[in-house]
Amino acid sequence: MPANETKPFVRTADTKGLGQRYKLGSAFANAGRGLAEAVRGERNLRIDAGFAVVAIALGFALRIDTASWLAVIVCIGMMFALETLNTAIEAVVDLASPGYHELARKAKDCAAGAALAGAIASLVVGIIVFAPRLLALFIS
Ligand SMILES: Nc1ncnc2c1ncn2[C@@H]1O[C@H](COP(=O)(O)OP(=O)(O)OP(=O)(O)O)[C@@H](O)[C@H]1O
Repeated sequence: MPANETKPFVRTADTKGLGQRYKLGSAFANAGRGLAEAVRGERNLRIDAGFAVVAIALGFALRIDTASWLAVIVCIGMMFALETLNTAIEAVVDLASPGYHELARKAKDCAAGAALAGAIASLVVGIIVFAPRLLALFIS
């Protein structure tokens, strides 16, 4: 369906305040659709997914401890959350400012910066968790 075609809202700002029930299942379905759309549309998210698969496989192969698993899982969740938020901000900016605007540039650059900060932290965690174990494997 083209983006500009009218589609009934699941919930509008008007109906929100009326105390109408919004099924938990619908909320999860909408959130899942958003995540799936972000993965489909964002190259960075697909790269993150690739790193996540490698990290999980390495975690099992190298039998990392519980604390390391927690760090890896938090990093994976953080990257998916940040990239999905980045996608959301890009969509809202494109809607609000299809033409060039300094504030639009700032919003998109900051959203991308947040994802970059998360990626750098995840890389450092990955090095701390996996590098010593991989080195020990190759040296022994
Ligand atoms: N409306 C706009 N006004 C000003 N600058 C913009 C605008 N849209 C995009 N830009 C600039 O172009 C850059 C890339 O924007 P684009 O929408 O293509 O994001 P993207 O390449 O999909 O980003 P990412 O790789 O983070 O997903 C932004 O970071 C911003 O600097």
